[in-house]
Amino acid sequence: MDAVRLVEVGARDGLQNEKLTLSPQIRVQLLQRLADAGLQTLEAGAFVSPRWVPQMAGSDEVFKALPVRPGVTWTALVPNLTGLQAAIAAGCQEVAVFAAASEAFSQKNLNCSIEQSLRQYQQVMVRARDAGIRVRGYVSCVMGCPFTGAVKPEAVAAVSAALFGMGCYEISLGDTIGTGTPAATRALLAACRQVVPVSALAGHFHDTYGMAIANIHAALEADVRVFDSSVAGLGGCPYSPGATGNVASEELVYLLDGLGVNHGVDLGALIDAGEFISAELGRPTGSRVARALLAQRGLSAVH
Ligand SMILES: CC(C)(COP(=O)([O-])OP(=O)([O-])OC[C@H]1O[C@@H](n2cnc3c(N)ncnc32)[C@H](O)[C@@H]1OP(=O)([O-])[O-])[C@@H](O)C(=O)NCCC(=O)NCCSC(=O)C[C@@](C)(O)CC(=O)[O-]
Repeated sequence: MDAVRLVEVGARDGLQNEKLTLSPQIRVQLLQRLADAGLQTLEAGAFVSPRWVPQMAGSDEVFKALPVRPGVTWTALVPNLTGLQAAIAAGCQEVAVFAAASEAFSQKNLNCSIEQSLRQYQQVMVRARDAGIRVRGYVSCVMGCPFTGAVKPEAVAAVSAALFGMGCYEISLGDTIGTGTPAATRALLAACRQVVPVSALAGHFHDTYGMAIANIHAALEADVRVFDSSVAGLGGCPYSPGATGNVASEELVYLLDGLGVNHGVDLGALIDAGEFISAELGRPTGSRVARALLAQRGLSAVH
């Protein structure tokens, strides 16, 4: 099977939903540890309103402190031109825009309709192209909306096609509330690959119902080769009540190792980065793989 690229979203999607707001310095330390573990695409922050998501305040400081590392891309979320200008000023090289396949979620998350968000993103694309910045696109609520329930694959395909058509190089399909199953994942991908090449689709699965790894496996079988994940299973979404974190990066790496798929990440170093950030947050890791392997490390230290 072809290699898989991991997009590490713990420092953004993860930390944006933690009760404790961590300083830019701690966020930089986390990102450096994750890059040391071999991750090459890392979401480092979000240029969104600090009134809406206070945990991401200081993203400019994070970007300014991050060193240029060959092969590593630090990326940021931007909701509009204001966010893009701030990202450019902070030296950001790649950004992601985020739309939704549910009207209700778009209103709660962006304070505008899907169509209005897409119009704003057209402007973002033009400005980003002029500045030589690559843009990734997210679609939220691809398998369900926290406010209105089921979402049809066709609705997701329409928003994906719009973002891809305006120049996003990749479309990340977000199962924001984690209700997806492997069958729903297959149906979703069948609809989306009709309008976006599968090589430009990524999976972004929250693990609220414990289905994330099963959904990733279904997506791998459908030829998707890019997956988003959060170290220690950090995260959720501030506008998605009850949603838990993304699939833990440790679980994703363990799955890929088991399948013999190349990914370039050192599981031991990843677990250490997860331990670092869990200690900073004052809570245990959300990764079952990390818990199991840490317990084994403890045992081998005793023997
Ligand atoms: C889009 C807005 C700003 C609209 O929010 P709004 O209140 O409608 O904004 P506005 O245009 O009316 O402006 C109000 C104030 O916000 C300022 N403002 C305007 N834009 C910005 C900006 N970019 N950064 C900082 N400040 C900004 C603007 O300058 C103004 O300041 P004032 O004049 O009052 O002092 C707001 O709704 C927002 O920030 N939303 C972001 C919400 C968010 O970050 N959600 C989480 C990320 S999405 C996610 O997690 C899902 C994903 C991607 O992971 C995939 C999945 O799992 O589904």
